[in-house]
Amino acid sequence: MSIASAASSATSSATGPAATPLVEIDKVTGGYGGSDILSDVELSMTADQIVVIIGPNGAGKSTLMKSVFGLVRIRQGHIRLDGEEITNLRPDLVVQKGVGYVPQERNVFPSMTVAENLEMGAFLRRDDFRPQMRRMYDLFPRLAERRDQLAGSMSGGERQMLAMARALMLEPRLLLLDEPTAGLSPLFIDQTFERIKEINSLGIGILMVEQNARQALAIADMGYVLATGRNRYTDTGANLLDNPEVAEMFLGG
Ligand SMILES: Nc1ncnc2c1ncn2[C@@H]1O[C@H](COP(=O)(O)OP(=O)(O)OP(=O)(O)O)[C@@H](O)[C@H]1O
Repeated sequence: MSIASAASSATSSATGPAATPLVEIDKVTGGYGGSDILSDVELSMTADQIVVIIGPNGAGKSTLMKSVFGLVRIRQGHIRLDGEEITNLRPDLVVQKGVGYVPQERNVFPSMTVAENLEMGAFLRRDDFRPQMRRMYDLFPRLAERRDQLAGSMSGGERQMLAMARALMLEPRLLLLDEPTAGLSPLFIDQTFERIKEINSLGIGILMVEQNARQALAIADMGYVLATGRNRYTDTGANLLDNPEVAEMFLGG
C-alpha cells in the first residue's frame, strides 16, 4: 500500500462511525523474566493520532513500547492492532502486520551507507522499493545529500532521521519511536518533531516515548503519564500541559 492510500484508508477508518482503534492496549501486565514491570496498563489510539508516553525514569515507558513490538512477555491482558490480536506476537510478525519500531539506541547499521540502511529497511518487500526510497529522500533531504555516507559517521540528529526513514521503508501504519529527540540539539529537536507531525499527516499513527515532555505533549493528540508501571494520567496533550499536578510532578514545574 502506498503512503497516499494508507493515508486515505487511515482517515476513513478513524472518522467512521465505529472507528476501530489502531492500537488497543487492554489491561496489560508483563515484564522481563518472572517480574512484572507493567501492571494493568491501558492505552488506545487511532491512526490519525500522535500519542506520547511520558513519566519518570524506570516507569516502564520503553517496556510498554516493546510490549507492542513483541519484545516483552505479556502475562495478562491484550494488545490489538486494528482489532487484531497481536499479544506476544514475535517481532518479525509484528513488523509484517505494519508496525515500525525505532529503538532509542543502535537503530542504524553504522558500517553501512545511508542508502544501504534504507535498502535493509525494505528487506521484507517483494515489490520495487525505490519509489518509497525517493519519498524518504523527499521527506528527509539531508539523507538524500548524504546517501553514500556511512551511517556511523553521521550526527546524532541525522542518524535519528535515518532510523525513522528506515522504519518507514515498509510503509507501516504504526510507528513506535523511543525517545526520538534524545541527545539532540534544540534545532534538531524542533526539526524532528516537525518530521514526526509530517509523517503522522500521511496517515501513520505515532506512538512515542519522550523526555522532552513539554514539546512532545504540544504536538500530541493524547498523552499518557506512566508511573511505576501503571497509568497515572491520561488526557489530551494540551490538558496535560495545563494540569498543575502533572506539571509539578512530571514536567519539572
Ligand atoms: N531487558 C530487561 N530485563 C530486565 N529488566 C529490564 C529490562 N529492560 C528494562 N528493565 C527494567 O524495567 C524497568 C522499566 O524500564 P523502562 O526502560 O521500561 O523504563 P523507562 O520508563 O523507559 O525509563 P527511562 O526513562 O529511564 O528510559 C526498569 O526497572 C528497568 O531496569
